[in-house]
Amino acid sequence: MAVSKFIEYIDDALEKSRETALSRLFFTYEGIPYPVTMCTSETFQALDTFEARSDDIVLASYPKCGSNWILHIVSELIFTVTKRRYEYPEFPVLECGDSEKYERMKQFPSPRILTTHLHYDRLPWSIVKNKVKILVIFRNPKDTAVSFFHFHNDVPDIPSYASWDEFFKHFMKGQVSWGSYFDFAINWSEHLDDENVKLILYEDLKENLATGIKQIAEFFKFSLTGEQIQTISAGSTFQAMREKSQETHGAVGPFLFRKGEVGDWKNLFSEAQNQEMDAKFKECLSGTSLRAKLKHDSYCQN
Ligand SMILES: Nc1ncnc2c1ncn2[C@@H]1O[C@H](COP(=O)(O)OS(=O)(=O)O)[C@@H](OP(=O)(O)O)[C@H]1O
Repeated sequence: MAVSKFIEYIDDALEKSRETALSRLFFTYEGIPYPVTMCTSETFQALDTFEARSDDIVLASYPKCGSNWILHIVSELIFTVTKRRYEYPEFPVLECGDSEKYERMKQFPSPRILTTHLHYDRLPWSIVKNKVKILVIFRNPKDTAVSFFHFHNDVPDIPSYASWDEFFKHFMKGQVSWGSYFDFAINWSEHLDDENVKLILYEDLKENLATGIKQIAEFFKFSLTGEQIQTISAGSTFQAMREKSQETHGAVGPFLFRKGEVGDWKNLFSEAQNQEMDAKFKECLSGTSLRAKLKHDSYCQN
């Protein structure tokens, strides 16, 4: 897979992270904190003019909810159908990189895969206007927070938090890259029943990968045999992706593909933190259809 640009971009961001203290890691754009190592306000301004195509593929998620997982699955689906490897001529996260990238992207062949951690309301208007298909992956907030913490504290070049307790406080206040999980969830919850939007749960994908891949294929109208789905499924397990992670993602690979489990939060959350997050979940999501869709009672309870 021609991912050298992809790895180059990640290595470059890590290089910048090495020289950046945690206190200087974020800048705020329209009220949301983003990492200075990956985003700039010039790029956000340029993003407003991004011209989406109706056959683009958008993969949306809050950080650490499985974005690289669905990116891999969708890339494999495209490869199986077209027999052409999806190249990564740019880092796939739409809002990351230099402000010229949208000009360069005009030359890329369809279908272009655009991943994003943005709120629905902050997507470029052309995505909404062209009814571009959007696959959104959600993961329970407790495992998401734990994954986020480990990423900061395990990757040598990324600024660490003093402790899990310290990170938890920041996560709950939304003072982390791409802001609050809960604001992201509230914002997307209104659009999950839109015709061009499909929700998939990390936990469901974990429980039955082949079924999830089949649903994704159907949503994007990729026609595959059962055998082809099984082949993609075998290459998309956590173990399979972790084994190849250095090849696909460079030095950060083994840290990114860390554990890949449901319920790891139980190893870090105190009872007080557990209750605090349950209360926040209830406060933010009880009025939304996402509350039931996230299967909170199955994945977030002891
Ligand atoms: N195939 C597969 N199966 C199960 N879990 C997987 C898989 N691929 C990625 N992951 C897990 O997803 C977590 C990383 O999420 P993201 O890819 O969204 O991270 S990022 O925001 O793009 O940095 C991270 O979660 P944790 O292991 O809990 O830290 C990855 O391990």
